[in-house]
Amino acid sequence: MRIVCGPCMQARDEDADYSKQLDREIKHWIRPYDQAIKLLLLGTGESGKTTIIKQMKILHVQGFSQSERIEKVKYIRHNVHESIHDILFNMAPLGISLRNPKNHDAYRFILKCGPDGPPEYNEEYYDFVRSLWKDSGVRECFRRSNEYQLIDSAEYFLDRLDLLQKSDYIPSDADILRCRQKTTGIQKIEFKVKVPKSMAGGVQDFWMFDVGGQRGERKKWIQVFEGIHAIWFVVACSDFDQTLREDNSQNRLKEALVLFEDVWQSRFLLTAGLIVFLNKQDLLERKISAGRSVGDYFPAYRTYKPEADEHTRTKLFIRSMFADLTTKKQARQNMAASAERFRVVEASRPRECYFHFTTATDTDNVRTVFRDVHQIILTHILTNIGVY
Ligand SMILES: Nc1nc2c(ncn2[C@@H]2O[C@H](COP(=O)(O)OP(=O)(O)OP(=O)(O)O)[C@@H](O)[C@H]2O)c(=O)[nH]1
Ligand SMILES: [Mg+2]
Repeated sequence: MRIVCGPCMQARDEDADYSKQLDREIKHWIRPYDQAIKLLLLGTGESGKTTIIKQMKILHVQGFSQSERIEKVKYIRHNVHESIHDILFNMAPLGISLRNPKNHDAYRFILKCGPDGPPEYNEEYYDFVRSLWKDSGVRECFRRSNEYQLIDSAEYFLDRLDLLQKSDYIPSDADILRCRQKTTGIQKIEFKVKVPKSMAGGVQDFWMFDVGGQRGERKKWIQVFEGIHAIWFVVACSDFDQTLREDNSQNRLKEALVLFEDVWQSRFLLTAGLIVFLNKQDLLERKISAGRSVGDYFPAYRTYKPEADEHTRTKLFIRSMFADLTTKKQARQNMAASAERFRVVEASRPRECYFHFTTATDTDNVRTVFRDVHQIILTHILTNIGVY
């Protein structure tokens, strides 16, 4: 009996020892990453990168202080002005006129202020804006805003003039998430997140970098590529019928596809995990319900097969366009010898790209997505260092 069982017991003891050793190794491997997992948000202008940073502040830091909220008031009021100004400015070029003749003074006043805003955001100013926003000519021009440049939060703020006008107005989280300020340069946020017990437990540091997405900003990106563990590539799916703010001859979604392919193939980012946030699902759904079709801009949609409602079909179609780029034969195979070491990694492990449908202004949605993504990033890091 002892003779038979001896080797088995020994094997079990060895298994247990090996398992303990593996646990220790995993913890050892994870520890350096506990100190800082570096994430980089990339994507075209207005795709929602900074909005995700704001959500991390709400979810994982202490949210916004009273003084930070007060600081935002001037930007929100400026968002009101740029919204109404840009709508009115585009009425004549689109051949749309005011329906209520009493609004002519207000119209002239707002345009005279120029894009920077009025000398003072006083009662008269808000009365003008309120009256114009009720004008059905102004609404018609607003509905055609894909034909010119208008911030996504125009309707949100113009619907809340009574609140924003108050002298003691303090922006809510929702207002701050909607506030639009273009990013220039590189910003960083640090936060800690609990690691699931199944993945070694403890607390982990994240450094998240935000960059500006407009063309002029992208040359700065390379400065933060070093040591990045995962890229979050943000796409505004509702952009399919809009052109770039910085180049009105280029479709925004086509620009996102070109940029994504550059990022996917960048030899500087080959070891970084890639997670695509197919963002602005709320706005996409609204556009589809209003009768817009991605097929008018991407004819391949007309023969796209899945049987589903239009919003589902559209979001799956957009995802398929990005996914197809990840399976395309890699241009980097022709790259110089300096890329040689990356190819070895690639050949031994096929590279994965993960997709999530998101609405970055919705905190619950971002909380859920972050949970999944955290798991993916940890697995990716462990895979890359050969633990899994
Ligand atoms: N409705 C809606 N609005 C969104 C969503 N994501 C972002 N926005 C809004 O879109 C606008 C642009 O978002 P930002 O986060 O500033 O975009 P960005 O990618 O940082 O833009 P750059 O700094 O120019 O690169 C803001 O007004 C956001 O509130 C979304 O999912 N739904
Ligand atoms: Mg930004």
